[in-house]
Amino acid sequence: MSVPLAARACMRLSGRIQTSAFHLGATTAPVLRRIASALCSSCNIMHGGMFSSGSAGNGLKHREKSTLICVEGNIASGKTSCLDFFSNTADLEVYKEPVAKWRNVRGHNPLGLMYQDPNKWGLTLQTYVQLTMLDIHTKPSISPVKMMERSIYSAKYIFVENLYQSGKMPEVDYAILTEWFEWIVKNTDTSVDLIVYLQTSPETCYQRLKKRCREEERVIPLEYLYAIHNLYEDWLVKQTSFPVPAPVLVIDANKELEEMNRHYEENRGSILSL
Ligand SMILES: Nc1ncnc2c1ncn2[C@@H]1O[C@H](COP(=O)(O)OP(=O)(O)O)[C@@H](O)[C@H]1O
Ligand SMILES: Nc1ccn([C@H]2C[C@H](O)[C@@H](COP(=O)(O)O)O2)c(=O)n1
Repeated sequence: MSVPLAARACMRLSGRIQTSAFHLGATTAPVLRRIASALCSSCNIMHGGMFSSGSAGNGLKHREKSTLICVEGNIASGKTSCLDFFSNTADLEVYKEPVAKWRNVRGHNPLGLMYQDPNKWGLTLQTYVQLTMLDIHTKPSISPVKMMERSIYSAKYIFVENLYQSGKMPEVDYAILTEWFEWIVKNTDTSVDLIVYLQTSPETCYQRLKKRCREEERVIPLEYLYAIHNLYEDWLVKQTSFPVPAPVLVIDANKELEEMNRHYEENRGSILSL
């Protein structure tokens, strides 16, 4: 019998919580409890709880909000390639990072400006990144599963944090972005169900960055990729810096593209929360 993807997502998700195949930290426990309490043990379909719900016509309330998977990782770690791999999957919507918008907003290039002068333009870029990320998080979904590249969380906990910690963002700019971020997270639905972290060495990213040759990124030194890498590791692996909004699946992404694609195919179920 064919089981709808959303229902299968519920079943596998519930199994995964029990088997705990993730790097889980104390901060994820409340999220897991909320997911677990939203699962109906008899029909394995998501009901109410943390999710918005509606009637499925059979008297049961089914989850309306899709499962959200965020693919995280350093610059040029292979996130877009990962999304490309899954882009033809039925019942899955894929949202790449809107880098084109960051490079051209009404004729301006905030990404380029930020790399030229981060002290001056860091706030400008990150305000816009936050808006575009919020837009993707809150986009109504027509599929049961939605996959997006990065998230509003990594924008704040990795990139804004890096600018601030490296002394390239004035305290007042950091305070304003923090106020915005906290308001958004409190007043809108930016919930995430699974984080897929593509773990790479900074050296691997540096090679891929050079190969990709994005004009604005020519100025990026290896040290910058180390800083981003360390922030990611503290957040998602050690789980010592900021709250982790969802369970984390860590994938070694240092391997060549063919091998990565093979890995994605073989682990399709766990990556897509099926
Ligand atoms: N596993 C891999 N092995 C070798 N090259 C890769 C791999 N994954 C991606 N690339 C290449 O590295 C560059 C950056 O990859 P991309 O998917 O755009 O990374 P991201 O979206 O994380 O910035 C691209 O040129 C891409 O073709
Ligand atoms: N909050 C963010 C998010 C991304 N960037 C930069 C980093 C890269 O130069 C570019 C796109 O990232 P990629 O998808 O290639 O990892 O945008 C940023 O500065 N702030």
